[in-house]
Amino acid sequence: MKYEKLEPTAIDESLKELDGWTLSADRISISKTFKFRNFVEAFGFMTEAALSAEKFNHHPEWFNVYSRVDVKLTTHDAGGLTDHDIKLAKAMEKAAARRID
Ligand SMILES: C[C@H](O)[C@H](O)[C@H]1CNC2=NC(N)=NC(=O)C2=N1
Repeated sequence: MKYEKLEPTAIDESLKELDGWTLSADRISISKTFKFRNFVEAFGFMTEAALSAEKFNHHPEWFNVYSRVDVKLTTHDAGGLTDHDIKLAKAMEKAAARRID
């Protein structure tokens, strides 16, 4: 996939395919907080998501405290949102769905 920024309408369309992500005011990133039963479940999610990130060569900005993982996705090389962010968001949702949010 190319590193071209998504058009505003494409961003809105893509967000409809995602669950629970918030678009930043400047529209260059999307964020979501994932909540798990405990630290081990949160870290298992991060491990699975990290493998997807490596496979996609597209990496999250994230913060973890105990059972919570705050995630922010943007494409640094494009200075905004691209298909890579949507793809990684979907992979993260799948990884989270395997564990209780
Ligand atoms: C050199 C390496 O391929 C690039 O830095 C990749 C790595 N992962 C990345 N992740 C994200 N989120 N944005 C990028 O632009 C990006 N670029």
